[in-house]
Amino acid sequence: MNAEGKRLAHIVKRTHKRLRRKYKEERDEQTVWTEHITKEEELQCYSNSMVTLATQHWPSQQVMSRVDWCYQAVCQYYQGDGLSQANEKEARKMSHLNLSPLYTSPQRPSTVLQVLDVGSCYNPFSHYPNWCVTAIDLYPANKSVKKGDFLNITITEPHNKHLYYIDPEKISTVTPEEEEKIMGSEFEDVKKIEYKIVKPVLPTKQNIVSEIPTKTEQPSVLPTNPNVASVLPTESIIALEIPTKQNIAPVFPTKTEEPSVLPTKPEQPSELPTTEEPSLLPTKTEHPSELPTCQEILTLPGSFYDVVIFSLLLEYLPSPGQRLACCRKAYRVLKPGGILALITPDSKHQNANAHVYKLWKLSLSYLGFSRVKYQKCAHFHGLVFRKALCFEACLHDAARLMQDVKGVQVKGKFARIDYDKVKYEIYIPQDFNEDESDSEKE
Ligand SMILES: C[S@@+](CC[C@H](N)C(=O)[O-])C[C@H]1O[C@@H](n2cnc3c(N)ncnc32)[C@H](O)[C@@H]1O
Repeated sequence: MNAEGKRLAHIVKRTHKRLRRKYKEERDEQTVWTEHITKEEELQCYSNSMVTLATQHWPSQQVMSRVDWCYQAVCQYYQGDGLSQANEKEARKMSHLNLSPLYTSPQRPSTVLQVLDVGSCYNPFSHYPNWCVTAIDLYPANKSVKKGDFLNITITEPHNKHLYYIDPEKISTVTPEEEEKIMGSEFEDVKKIEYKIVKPVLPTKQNIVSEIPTKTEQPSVLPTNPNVASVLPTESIIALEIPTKQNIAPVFPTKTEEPSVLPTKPEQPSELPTTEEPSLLPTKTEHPSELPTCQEILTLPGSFYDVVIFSLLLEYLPSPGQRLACCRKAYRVLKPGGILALITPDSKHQNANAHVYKLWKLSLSYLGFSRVKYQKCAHFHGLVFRKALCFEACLHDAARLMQDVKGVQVKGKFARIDYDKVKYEIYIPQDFNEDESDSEKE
């Protein structure tokens, strides 16, 4: 990389490093984050540096870029045999453990893929055909990206959602506000509740029908085993109502089609269901006559996306708890069987930080994800996790992994990992060896 590239990379890494240092000093992730996201100048400088670095300095030197890797991994899952293999593997696991699914096996989406790119910066995935990308960032580098803080975005759940993974004797049905509190950053509460598989009452035909506005034929997919947590039929309804690339195009313009100004909310196609679209707000409304240059996204629909992408996102977040909170949000916006593609920078050899990524698998299993792909490329690790159909099977995996990890002789530099916290946090190598680390090279 030339001197200019190195300078830009330094700006990016310096931002991450400062945030981590502040968090280590202050231990209050909320305050550190709130302060950070109000520093417009710093965010702008980061955004400009990142887009120039990624578009003008990285591609020339990389064998396989992180963007290509994600695209290929998603194609392999949805167009290749990844989805059917994952379905079969999970079915075998459930049969072995004598468990039943919470959700029916997903089919290949027949329309465009709904993709959520979090921390998108400049929308590097916008040009792929048949992808309808919702790109969000703290500080968008162009107008096709919506402004939004994923940590603070509200997820609108499909109605009649139950928190099936919380002990029902303590919390059986929760309102979205309560769920936000439980699933938010208050890890103490979650710890006290403890993850337990619960057996909520299977919805009766009556209550299902009354809660579903249309398409009452859906309940046919409900499992018959009364010990199994309910399949929530709204998931299937959402799948049937996915907007097509055509009707959504004005809201999510591609690079070439990008209009000079983004349409405001009333211009959205009427067929988009209001509860299932990201809610948008103009950022600067002081001058109503001027159209906003960028829109702010405040809510995202639950169980809506086929793919969520975190490309170089988690390293930005200073605390291990915030990283897990993002993964938990990804779980909530994904359809059952949908995938979370993670790219994390690391130019070291494959095993240098292997222990850390083993812990990712563990933490994500506790959230209900199962890993479908892992690859170490020259400058990054690429990981794909899927929102599993059977939550309990993931907990079995997690318990097994926890035993493995506890037995491992941990290297000195990772000695500070507190295993009791692993399921509530996501570590990165820089959490342990900040000064010596150069793993963020790309
Ligand atoms: C290293 S850049 C990655 C950009 C792009 N994904 C790529 O692969 O080139 C990380 C981006 O994540 C964004 N980001 C960090 N935390 C975020 C959050 N909570 N919500 C939305 N965006 C976030 C930052 O603003 C930054 O643009």
